[in-house]
Amino acid sequence: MSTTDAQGRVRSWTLTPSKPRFTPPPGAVDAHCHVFGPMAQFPFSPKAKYLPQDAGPDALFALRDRLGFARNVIVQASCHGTDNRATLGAIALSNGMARGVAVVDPAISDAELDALHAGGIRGVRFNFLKRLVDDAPKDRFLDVARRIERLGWHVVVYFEADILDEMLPFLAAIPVPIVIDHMGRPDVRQGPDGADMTAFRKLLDSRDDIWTKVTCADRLDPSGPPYADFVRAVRPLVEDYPDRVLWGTDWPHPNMESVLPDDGALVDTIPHIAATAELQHKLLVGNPMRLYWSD
Ligand SMILES: O=C(O)/C=C(\CC(=O)C(=O)O)C(=O)O
Repeated sequence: MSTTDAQGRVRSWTLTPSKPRFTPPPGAVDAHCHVFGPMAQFPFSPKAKYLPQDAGPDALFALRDRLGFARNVIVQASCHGTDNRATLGAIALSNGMARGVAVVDPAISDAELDALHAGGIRGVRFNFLKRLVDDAPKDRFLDVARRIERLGWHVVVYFEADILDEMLPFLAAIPVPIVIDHMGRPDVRQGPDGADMTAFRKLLDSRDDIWTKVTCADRLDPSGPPYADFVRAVRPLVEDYPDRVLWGTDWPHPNMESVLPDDGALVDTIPHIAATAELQHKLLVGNPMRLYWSD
């Protein structure tokens, strides 16, 4: 269960997950995680839909070491709006072992984009979850996508399965590589050949530069560890698209209210969705390094 402090700030994570049985390969990247604050230094957005307790870089890097990972990709969380200073601050403290994905105001200047690049940002995130953001202007997002092409960046898109159809023209118009968060949140209980996974595979087949994060067993599979439905639905995806998948913890698990995810148990799903050393290396090292540390 999440807990709430006297200021109404929520905590939905643990600093002491179980030690995973699975040992990630050397150089493994946690390619989806966030930092919150510290609020005194990096205040949350006035438009934030949740107010978390501090989960700063020290805690993130301690988790990384505890789980046996080497690097992080820090994704700007909606509670920080378009102020990327918390993400940039964490990257700056990582000794080159973190890179990031920003959320930007579409009116951002080219000089500001250059500054984000210098700070370790390699992509922008477009969030379409109504419970997290007030608006998601597709035309302005497309303009941003065109403007980041020169930097060699990609876009990360977050939406849920019920709007996949209406997302298709927008996704087709994006001129840079696309990473879909959490596979567009399919209902994994439908299995690997269910309607959600079938529609998602169709999207992956429409372009060879659409990647996805095979993440968030904790959000997608209410049955809990060992996340049998998630494993059954996701393993064939990893096998069929081995060069376009990424994995991450999603720590500090924003908005997980009823269950406090155990990051050790999440890491232990990896050998079940990527059963060979070769698939594990692509998922955890080769693919994220290609996308985030190609320079
Ligand atoms: O961490 C995630 O990927 C998922 C989130 C939070 C989020 O995306 C955000 O705050 O920007 C969610 O479903 O609440």
